[in-house]
Amino acid sequence: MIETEELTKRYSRTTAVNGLSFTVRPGHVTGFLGPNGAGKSTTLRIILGLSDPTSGTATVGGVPFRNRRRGLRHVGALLDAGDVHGGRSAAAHLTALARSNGIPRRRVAEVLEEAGLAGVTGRRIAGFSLGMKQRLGIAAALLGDPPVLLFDEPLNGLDPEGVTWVRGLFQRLAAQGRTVFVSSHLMSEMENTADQLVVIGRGELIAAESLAEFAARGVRTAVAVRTPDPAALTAALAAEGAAVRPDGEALAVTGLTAARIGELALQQGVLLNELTTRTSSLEEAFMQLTAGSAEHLAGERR
Ligand SMILES: Nc1ncnc2c1ncn2[C@@H]1O[C@H](COP(=O)(O)OP(=O)(O)OP(=O)(O)O)[C@@H](O)[C@H]1O
Repeated sequence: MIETEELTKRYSRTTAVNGLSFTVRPGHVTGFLGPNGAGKSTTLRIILGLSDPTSGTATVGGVPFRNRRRGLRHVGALLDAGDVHGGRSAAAHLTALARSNGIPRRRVAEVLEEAGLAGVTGRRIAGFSLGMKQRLGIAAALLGDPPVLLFDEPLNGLDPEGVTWVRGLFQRLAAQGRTVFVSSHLMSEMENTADQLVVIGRGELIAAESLAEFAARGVRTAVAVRTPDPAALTAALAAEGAAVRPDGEALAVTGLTAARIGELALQQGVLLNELTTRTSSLEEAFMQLTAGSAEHLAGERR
């Protein structure tokens, strides 16, 4: 279990994280989602004890992680796949990590196999693609067989086969009762990866709930209608209390079912070329809830 309580991190001119409280539970893959600059990496670094909060607390299993000896046995993390010594081989890199964390050496071969790197154990990391480095970073996170795992943008650079592998791995780790916390700035990446979400924007909590609950926030059913006589149809629909707005060449109608719109059109003698019910997606819920919180839209220093 990971818990943050009123976590705040200020840099000289920027508040990266602002009063953030959330809980990440074992047995789930929890997506940590927010637009660029939302404060995800900063939060992960504080959870891992790599950075101190300005105020508030972050604990793993009830204890600040910094206080743990032999850290990799408690928490496995992938923060920056490029942050490895390029001159070493994959096996040498993991062996050094195992030694400094009191982890049996046999784990090196096991995690290299699990990460699909068994064929390249002796190759220098400098020659690895970004996807291979991501796999190596994931192997390192698994090395200590930890109950808690954190991954910062782990799908970056992976090909479709790699993405499928990572998703399966995360689900297996969660099914074993581990806490799996995965950051991304893309809802589309989380949709088939996580079952719980912590969503932040501008360093503040926007939502902490299941994917299904989050999706339900964005469900707005609109009906797309195409007609050669939009003015007459708009008047008839508005008279019944519907909200009508132009949407390209169509009208987007909310507040009436497609069936009722069809009836009204018939009564008015208005021809319809299209009548389609559209339900908004998870991606739309994310865009709506984080609108304005993307860093490039902020326009001002926090
Ligand atoms: N060491 C630092 N000094 C000053 N400002 C920082 C520092 N680290 C992060 N920031 C700022 O804090 C804010 C949050 O950054 P952070 O990297 O945590 O966001 P993020 O959600 O991980 O973004 P991304 O998806 O782009 O990686 C940003 O405005 C960033 O510029």
